[in-house]
Amino acid sequence: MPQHNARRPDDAPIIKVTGLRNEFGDQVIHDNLDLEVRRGEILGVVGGSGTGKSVLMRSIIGLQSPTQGEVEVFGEPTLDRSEHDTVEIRKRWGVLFQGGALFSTLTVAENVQVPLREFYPDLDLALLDEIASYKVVMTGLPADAGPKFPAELSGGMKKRAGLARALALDPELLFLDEPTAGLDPIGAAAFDDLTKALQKTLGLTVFLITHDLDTLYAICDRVAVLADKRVIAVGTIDELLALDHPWIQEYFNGPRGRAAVASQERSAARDAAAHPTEVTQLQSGQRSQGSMADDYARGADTTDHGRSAGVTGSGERG
Ligand SMILES: Nc1ncnc2c1ncn2[C@@H]1O[C@H](COP(=O)(O)OP(=O)(O)OP(=O)(O)O)[C@@H](O)[C@H]1O
Repeated sequence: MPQHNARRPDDAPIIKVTGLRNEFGDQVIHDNLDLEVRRGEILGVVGGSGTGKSVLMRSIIGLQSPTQGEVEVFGEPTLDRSEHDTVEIRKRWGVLFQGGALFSTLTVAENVQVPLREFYPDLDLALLDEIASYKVVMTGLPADAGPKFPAELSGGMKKRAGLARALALDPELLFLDEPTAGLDPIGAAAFDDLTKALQKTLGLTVFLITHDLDTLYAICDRVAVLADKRVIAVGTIDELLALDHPWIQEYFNGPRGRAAVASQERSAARDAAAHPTEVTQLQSGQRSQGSMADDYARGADTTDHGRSAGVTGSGERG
């Protein structure tokens, strides 16, 4: 597995986007967009439909060539460089695309092995199998999910399989594009728990595109808001709420935003009542990595977390 570069100071941004411009024909998507992502945080990225959240992610990971601007990841520029030049950078991130993007003709285990085979072609089959099994269980899938094909999985299991593939190379940085879209509230809450557990136990930084207010409240350290072709604000939800931008106010203070807050408050109260010892340990930082890892290895599908199930009206979110 890769040895990660320890030369950079911890407070240097893990992603730095400066002056980004993207356009398709005469449609300008981003203009002079700046964004910094801090090491170890879960940064939620929100914005109206079509504001360019996915295009931003694709620009950062090199799948979209911007017309102007600079992108640095791990302190290294990523634009206008060959695939060969960026291979060491690309090994250090994992991506879960919208919808999972699993190869339908490969099993779950084979999907997880794709990045391993790409970047480490000399790994022997036994080791590939072992790593894939570990990642499958790590994301809360049953151990027998490995030989299954994507068509045999539920929507939530597909997301977990996509996440297992994104984690195949032990990345430092994880990109998640609408990971809870289409999941029922319980499955979505479980996926949030898993993401948070991965951040805590593996020290991951997460760039998380979402429309899901519950996710923002439950697990994001900061939120970046895309509007007017750029990032108009980045901060905690409380910091964003102090701004009087109409989209921000409508988004966080509208009925769905208020329901998400109420849901989080119910969830926190229930957790405190049900697990007073665990809550005390978490608050004082005493919970061991092992027990947290065990939690997500068991899968968190039984956790409700009081999500605002009724808010969407359909029971599905996203
Ligand atoms: N390859 C492309 N060619 C032309 N237009 C594109 C391309 N990719 C994206 N766009 C356009 O760029 C705009 C932003 O798309 P993007 O997918 O980033 O939006 P988004 O904010 O992620 O939206 P949503 O929340 O609906 O997923 C859209 O108008 C889209 O049609």
